[in-house]
Amino acid sequence: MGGRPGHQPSATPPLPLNWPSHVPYLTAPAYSPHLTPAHLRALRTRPADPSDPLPAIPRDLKPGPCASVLITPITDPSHPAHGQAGLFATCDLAPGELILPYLGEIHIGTAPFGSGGSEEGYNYAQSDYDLWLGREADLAVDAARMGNEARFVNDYRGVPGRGGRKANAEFRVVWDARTAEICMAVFVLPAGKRAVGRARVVGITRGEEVLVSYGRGFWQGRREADGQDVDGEGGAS
Ligand SMILES: C[S@@+](CC[C@H](N)C(=O)[O-])C[C@H]1O[C@@H](n2cnc3c(N)ncnc32)[C@H](O)[C@@H]1O
Repeated sequence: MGGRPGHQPSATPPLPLNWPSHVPYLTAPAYSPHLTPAHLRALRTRPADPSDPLPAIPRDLKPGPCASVLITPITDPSHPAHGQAGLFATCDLAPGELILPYLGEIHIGTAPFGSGGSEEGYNYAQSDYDLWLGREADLAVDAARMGNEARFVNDYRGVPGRGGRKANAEFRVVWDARTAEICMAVFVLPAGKRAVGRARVVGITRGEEVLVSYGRGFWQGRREADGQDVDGEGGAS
């Protein structure tokens, strides 16, 4: 066999550190077999609104593990996702910077998801990793069963040591120039108008957890599923 010792030719891409072995790692989107030609057309049509253009993932963004983030087990018992994992910055990230695409299985957004109910024994509506790509197009992306590092982004609520700060990142729908499809991605939040000093150039500091807001609806749905009182505020924004 040729090649350098210890370097076996391999068809599988490298995995990010701490990637869970039971979840397939994606370097490109996966597609539900139930997507119709109309769904695929919508997915592959770049919305043309010059007043509100979609941000783009550049053609030269390399697929595979993202060097700016690290999947990290949460060992702090006071963290609300203790025992799970989160995504942490490995370098300072600039306000408004694209961190990475959110990859998963692109599927029909509303039940019965094109599959005639639960015949496959899987219900996207119960996934904690499911995001809308477009309500009008009825498209969503679910990273529960497969995905990339972005599936480990936690919500800021209750995370200790934030000093009153909320999310430092956000999900945004983008145009992926590599696939010529709409896609979800994680961005550093832009600097606020009143940002001064370092906050104008660094949105997320090296070692800090990347935290978004899942939105009030996510936590309300969670409390309903748990049979809790949904009239209470419960910290959702
Ligand atoms: C998209 S996953 C985030 C990654 C997850 N921590 C993991 O290790 O797979 C969403 C789940 O993370 C947990 N989570 C994220 N942010 C949280 C928060 N602020 N408080 C409590 N649980 C949180 C919840 O269990 C939620 O259902």
